[in-house]
Amino acid sequence: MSLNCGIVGLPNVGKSTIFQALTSAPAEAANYPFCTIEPNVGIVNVADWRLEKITTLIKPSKTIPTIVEFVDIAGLVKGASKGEGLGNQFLGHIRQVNAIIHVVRCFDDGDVVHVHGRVDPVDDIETINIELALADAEVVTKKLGNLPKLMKNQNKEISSKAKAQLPVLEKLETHLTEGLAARALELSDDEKELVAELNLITMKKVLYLCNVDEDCVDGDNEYVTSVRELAAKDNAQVSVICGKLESEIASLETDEEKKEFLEAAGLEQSGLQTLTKTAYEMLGLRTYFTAGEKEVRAWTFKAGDKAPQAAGVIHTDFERGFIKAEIYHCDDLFELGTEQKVKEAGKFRIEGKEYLVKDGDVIHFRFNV
Ligand SMILES: Nc1ncnc2c1ncn2[C@@H]1O[C@H](COP(=O)(O)OP(=O)(O)OP(=O)(O)O)[C@@H](O)[C@H]1O
Ligand SMILES: [Mg+2]
Repeated sequence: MSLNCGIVGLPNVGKSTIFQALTSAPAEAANYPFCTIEPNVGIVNVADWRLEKITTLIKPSKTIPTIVEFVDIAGLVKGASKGEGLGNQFLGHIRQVNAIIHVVRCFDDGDVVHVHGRVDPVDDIETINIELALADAEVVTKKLGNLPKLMKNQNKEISSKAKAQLPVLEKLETHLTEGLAARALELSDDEKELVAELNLITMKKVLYLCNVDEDCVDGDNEYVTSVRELAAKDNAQVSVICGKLESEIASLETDEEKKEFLEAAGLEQSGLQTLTKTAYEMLGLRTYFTAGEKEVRAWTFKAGDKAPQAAGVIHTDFERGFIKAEIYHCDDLFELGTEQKVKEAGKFRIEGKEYLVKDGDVIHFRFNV
């Protein structure tokens, strides 16, 4: 499934540093603004203790985790929505991602250039958010300009949709022009559906990722506190990470070395695992498993998917020729120890086309093509 999270923010705040540590993909990170121009794409395995536990119980020849995609995007500056600093191009890259990780500089370091010459996370976030909102306002205004023609269209479906869109777009235009995010405007699900085609940047889910000093990873500094206050009003989530530390850990060769390093830094696990998990959840992704002697594997599906759609993740034939699914939950396996015992306990169920797949289901699909 190709849903992804874009890493955005002002220039030189640590986006590529974090991306690189996450994905081990090459991305140039350096102490100067606009180091990144073309987006870097990287795939990250999603760590899942359930997959490990199923593996220890079933002992397959191989285990395959599920993945999530990250895109490291160039820094935005004030005026980006007017084309400043290649703004249009970079905003286009952000419009294409499914959710946003907004990296915010929350570390003091006189050697690392800040484009505004001072560390001020709230001001930084607002600078970016205004540009994103103005870019969306432009899209909405353009659509509003096309509406009168669409409303007169011979095709009833087209004209009635345009009529329904009008009041929603007008509300959005006023809101966005004030520099406010679309996700902060109260809209019904139907209204959201009506404007989904516009793919508004500020409608996407956002995580403010505070990039802090090495000594602040286990407690908020005052910068982080100010970001949390803003996020509460802004319908966004907050996480904390130290990009510098994570890139040092990522550069170590063995797991043993990484563990020692983490312990020395007083951390339980790398912030990257948590970040990947958060990204996965922001994208509305869930996991089911297939388990056999040859292979135990985690698969990604979307919250709300029914059995045939979830089957389609493995292969389109599985969806097309779906007959039924044999399902139990991984918790049953953890409780009873073997699939045989799960069967004996009557926890193996046969489900049909209408079954809503649950996170943690272990599934064997029956299909016919
Ligand atoms: N937590 C941190 N503490 C101190 N320095 C950091 C931290 N995180 C990143 N840096 C440093 O900040 C500088 C900029 O990092 P990076 O190139 O990742 O930024 P960027 O946001 O990708 O920039 P650009 O927009 O130019 O692509 C690098 O020198 C990096 O080592
Ligand atoms: Mg960069």
